[in-house]
Amino acid sequence: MTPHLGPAGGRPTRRGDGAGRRSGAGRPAAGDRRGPAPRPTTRRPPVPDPARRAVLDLLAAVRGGAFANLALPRLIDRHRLAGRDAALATELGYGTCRVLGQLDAVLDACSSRPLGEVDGVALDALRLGAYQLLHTRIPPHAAVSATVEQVRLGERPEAAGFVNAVLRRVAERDLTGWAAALAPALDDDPIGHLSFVTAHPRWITAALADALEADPAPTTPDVTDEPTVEPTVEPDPSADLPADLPTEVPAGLPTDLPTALQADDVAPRVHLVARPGRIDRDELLVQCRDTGLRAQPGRWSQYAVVLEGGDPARLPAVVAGTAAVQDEGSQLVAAALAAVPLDGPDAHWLDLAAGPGGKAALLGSLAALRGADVVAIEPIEHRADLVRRATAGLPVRVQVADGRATGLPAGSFDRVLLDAPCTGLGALRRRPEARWRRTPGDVADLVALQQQLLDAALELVRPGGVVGYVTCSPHLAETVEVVQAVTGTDGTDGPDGSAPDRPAVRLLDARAHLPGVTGLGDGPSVQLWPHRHGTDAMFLALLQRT
Ligand SMILES: C[S@@+](CC[C@H](N)C(=O)[O-])C[C@H]1O[C@@H](n2cnc3c(N)ncnc32)[C@H](O)[C@@H]1O
Repeated sequence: MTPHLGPAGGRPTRRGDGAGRRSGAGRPAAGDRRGPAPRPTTRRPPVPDPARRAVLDLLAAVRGGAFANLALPRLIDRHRLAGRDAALATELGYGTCRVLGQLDAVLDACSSRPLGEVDGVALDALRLGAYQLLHTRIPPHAAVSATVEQVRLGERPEAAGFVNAVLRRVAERDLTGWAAALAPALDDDPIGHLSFVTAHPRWITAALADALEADPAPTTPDVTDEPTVEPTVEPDPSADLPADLPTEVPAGLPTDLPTALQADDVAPRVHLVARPGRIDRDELLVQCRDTGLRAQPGRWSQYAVVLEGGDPARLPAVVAGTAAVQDEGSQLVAAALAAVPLDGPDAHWLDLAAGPGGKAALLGSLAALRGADVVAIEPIEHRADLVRRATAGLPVRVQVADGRATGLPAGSFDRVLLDAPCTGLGALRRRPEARWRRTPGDVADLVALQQQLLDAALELVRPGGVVGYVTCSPHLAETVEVVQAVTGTDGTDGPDGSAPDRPAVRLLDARAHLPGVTGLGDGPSVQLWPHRHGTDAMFLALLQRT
């Protein structure tokens, strides 16, 4: 648990988390006021407000370690929210979680006590109030009074005065004013500045900058490579830029770094996979239409359907398991592994880190069409159960094991997918609080595991067979550097040898197996991006054992 999510677990970091205080900043100057300060709260009886109550319960649950995307639907049910209330709780709940570090920096500047000493109930209310003040169009007096009323109705009513006083200070500036006061100057410290205005921890901003620099945006679109299907309905990430997002990026930084950061705040569309051999994509589109769901073909994956809204669980194909929710990027990398032409047998495939089973099910569908089978490894029993459910009816055998010690014979698989455990920095848009919970220390631990699992994958594939190394993270330490460490290739030079004492491999050009996908870098590995492709930031390297 990071200081940002802990109840009283230490003062939130400032500069180090992109939420720095500039010297001389803190108390707003008179000229910074953005309008009348909110009126003091009245003493009329507090009005129940189930949407904000649900958000406060969510923030408490997240402080306790819950995942917001799992906790909120349950709270919406428990508080019997529907329609506008459910939408308000979702916006305030997810929004607050996404920008926690930024809110904490502002609150810290406004509080008479260090935030680390403020109890959890008051802290949650402060964060909710500050979010409304800085990130919504809710009038300041309404944002403050509605939040303070919930404190008065809750288990710590005595905190209402403190919460009211701090929020009134927050309301003295808008987000632009607070950025001017607290964020490092763009020219002095562009990473720190962008971290504050886009509400990312500094280490994540720096990691994305490194990854984008290694995979620069193509300057001239390759029109001949345009996909034949209509583009998806992905929202334009530049349509709703944070107040202080610079239009000019300082020299030396990737030009699309601000939009890459901003894309983490855009809720993704639901992508469905029409599992090959089980349902045709056109048939799935017809089902969507018949069920009242607006949908269109995905932009990149031949199996993808993109929903414009609505509940995919209503679709008969999803109920039957012939279709499922799956990001287009996940579809692309699994399909790319299956598309590599192989000399020799092609009957046994392995998914070495399979839970919850999305890619195992796509591989299983493709394997069934080709008379092949799949072994799916997952060490966590309940996740192995999810794989069993996802792959029911497919030629997939699930085995509960650590991928580093499966007991399976060396060289016995023709294709191996290693969709490795990773930081998930490529799917921050799906997990509102994740950016504040992950730490740089997680990267080091995961990289060690990723390397060991990739070693195991290369042992298990036969000479001539292929391993797909996948992460849902663009962090270079988890992507090209893992490939480099394990194989002795650097992921950019194309085919070469392997590290001593390890099976010889050559890196294949993964781009060749994502036909029609534009906006890819120089290869041979592939990095997808939410802001370029509308997918999660999946990484794929294809390693052929020689
Ligand atoms: C990124 S997820 C895989 C997602 C999956 N491919 C899908 O599409 O649904 C990584 C999985 O690796 C599992 N895992 C963690 N440690 C592992 C290990 N030592 N060996 C094998 N799998 C492991 C995790 O439990 C998790 O289910």
